[in-house]
Amino acid sequence: MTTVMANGNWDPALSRLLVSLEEARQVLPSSEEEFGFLSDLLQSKELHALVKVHNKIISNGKDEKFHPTLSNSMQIALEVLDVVSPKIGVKDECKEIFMLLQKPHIQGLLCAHDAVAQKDYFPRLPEIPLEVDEDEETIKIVQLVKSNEPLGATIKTDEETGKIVIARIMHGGAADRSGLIHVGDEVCEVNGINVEGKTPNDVLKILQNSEGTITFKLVPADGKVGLRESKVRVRAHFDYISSTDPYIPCKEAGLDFVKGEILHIVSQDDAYWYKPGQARREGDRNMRAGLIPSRALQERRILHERSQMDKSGEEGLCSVSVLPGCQSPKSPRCASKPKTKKIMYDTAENDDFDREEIATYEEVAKLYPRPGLYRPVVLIGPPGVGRNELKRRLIATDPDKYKTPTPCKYVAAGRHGEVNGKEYFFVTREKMDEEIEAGKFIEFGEYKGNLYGTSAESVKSLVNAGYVCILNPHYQALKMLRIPQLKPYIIYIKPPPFDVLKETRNAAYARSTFDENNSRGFTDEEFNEMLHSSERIEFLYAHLFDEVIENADLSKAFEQLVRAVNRVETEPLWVPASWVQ
Ligand SMILES: Nc1ncnc2c1ncn2[C@@H]1O[C@H](COP(=O)(O)OP(=O)(O)OP(=O)(O)O)[C@@H](O)[C@H]1O
Repeated sequence: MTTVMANGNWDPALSRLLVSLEEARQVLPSSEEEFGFLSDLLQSKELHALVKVHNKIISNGKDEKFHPTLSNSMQIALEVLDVVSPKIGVKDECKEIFMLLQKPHIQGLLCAHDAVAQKDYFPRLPEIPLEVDEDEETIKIVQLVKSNEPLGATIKTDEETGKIVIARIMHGGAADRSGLIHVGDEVCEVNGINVEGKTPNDVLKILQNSEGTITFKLVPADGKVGLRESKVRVRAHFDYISSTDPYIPCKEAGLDFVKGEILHIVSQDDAYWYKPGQARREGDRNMRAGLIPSRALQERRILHERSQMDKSGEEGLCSVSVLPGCQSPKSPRCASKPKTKKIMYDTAENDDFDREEIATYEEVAKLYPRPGLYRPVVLIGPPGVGRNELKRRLIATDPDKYKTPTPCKYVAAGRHGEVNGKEYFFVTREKMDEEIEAGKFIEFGEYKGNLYGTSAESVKSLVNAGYVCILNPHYQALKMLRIPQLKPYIIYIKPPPFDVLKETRNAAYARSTFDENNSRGFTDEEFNEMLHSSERIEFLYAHLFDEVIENADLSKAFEQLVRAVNRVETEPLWVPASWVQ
C-alpha cells in the first residue's frame, strides 16, 4: 500500500472503494490508464483531507449544537463606528460602512443576534428539575491557584441558614474568570477544613494562611445569579475614593473614579441600585470590575453633606439666601446695580428648583454625528466672562456655517426702522405671551416694557437647515435646552482666578457688560461678582457640562472652542441615554 494507507489513519470508506476497484480491474474492460488514475486519486492526500473535512462537518452538524462565536456584535459594531467615524470624509469605504452600521435594521439585527446569543429572551423557563436523590446534595469541588491577585469574591453568613455563602463575584476577577464559583454558592470546606459554624473572618484567615492551590468544596446555588452583563454606561458626577468610604463592604474591591468619568455598570444588585453596583472603567476591558456606591447611597451622602454645610452656616452655594452677588430676576440682592440688559435674558423661574437635582450617575450612550445635522453648541457662563466674544469670533470664521438664532421681540411703543427678521422677529404681545405660556421659549424676559425671547423652534430650524447653531443663553435656560429634541453640546466658559481675570481684561481694554453703554472697563466688584456667579453655576449645573473652557488667554480659549466644535461635528460623544433610544 501507499504511504497514506500505511499510516493507519486511512478513511475506511476510501479503503473499501480501493479494494472494490482492484476487484473491478479483473472483470471490467477499462484501460490500465483509467484504473491507474482512479487508484491514484483514491490514495491521494488531497482527497483524503477533503473526506476528513466532510466527515467533520457532518459529525458536528449531527452531534453538537452550533454556538454563537460572539454575543456582543452590537458592541463591536459601535466600536467599528468609533474607528471609522473620523475617516468618513477621507475614504468612501469608511463612509459606506459608517452609514450601513447606523441603519436601524442592521442595528436591530445585531441586537436580536446578541439577545439570542446571550439567551436574553423571556419568559425565563424554570430550570429542568434534575432527577437526584433527595438526600444527596450536589457538591462541586473548585481549585484555584493562589497568586498576588485577589480572589475576586466576597463571602458572608447567610442570615437564614447560618452557612457561609459567596456574597459577590467581582467581574473579571480570578473567581469570575474561572466560571466555577457563583453568587449564592454555599462554602462547605476550604482546603479540607470544614467551615460549618465558622465566621467569614475565620474563613478569610484560612485563605490567608493557604499557599498554592486552594480547594473549595461548594454546594452550588440553585440559579445562577448575575450572569448577564448589563450594557449600562453611566457618567459619574462625583469623585469616589473607596478607601475613604465607610460603607463599602470590602475596601480592596472598590473602584475609584473621578467626576465626569464613564463607567460600565457590569452588574447592579437591583434595578434601583439600593445596593452597591459593580463597574469597570469604560474602555478598560481587561480590568477587574470594582464596587461603586449605589445611586441611593450617594444621594443620601450628598444630602447629608449639604445639610451639614447649611447647619455650619458656611457661605453655601446650595442655599440661595446666603449667596451674595448673585443675579436673579426675582432676587435683586446684588450689591452692584442690577444689569438691566441681562434681565431680559433670564428665564422666569429662579434656580432654587435646580438645587433639588442631586447628580450622582447619569445613564449615557454614544451619539454618532450625522453629516449635515449638527448638534447646537451652547456657551454657558457668568455674565461678562466672554461668551459673546467667543461666539462672535467663531461665527466670523465661517458665517455660512455657524449661525445664532434670531430672537423674537415684542415692542411696546412701535419699532424705529428695525427690519423684521434681521436682528429680531417682531411678534405681537398676545403671541409672545401665548408661546411663553406654552413653554416654547428657551429664555425670555422683559426690558423697558419690551419682551424678548429665543424660541426652541428657532434653534431647531437652524439645525434642520444644516447650520451649526451656536448660542449663549442665560444659564437657567439649560433646563429648557437640554432635551432630546435639541441634543445640545454644552460648553462652560469659566473665568480664571481673580488676578488673571483682571490682568487679561485690563490688558485688552475689555468693556464691562455690566455697564449699559459698554463705556468703561470692569470694576473689581464686577470681577468678583463674575467669580461668585461662576461658583454658583458650577454648583448647580456642572453635571450638565460636556466641556469646560477657561477663558484666560482669549486666543487659547478660542482655539479650544474651535477644537470642541470640530469634535462635535465629527466624533461620537456620550450623551444622556434617553437621547439615543
Ligand atoms: N480672555 C479675554 N481676555 C481679555 N478680554 C476678554 C476676554 N474674553 C472676553 N473679553 C472681553 O470682555 C468683554 C466682555 O465679553 P463678552 O461681551 O463676550 O461677555 P459675555 O460673557 O458675552 O457677557 P454677557 O453675558 O454679560 O453679555 C468684551 O470686551 C470682550 O472683548
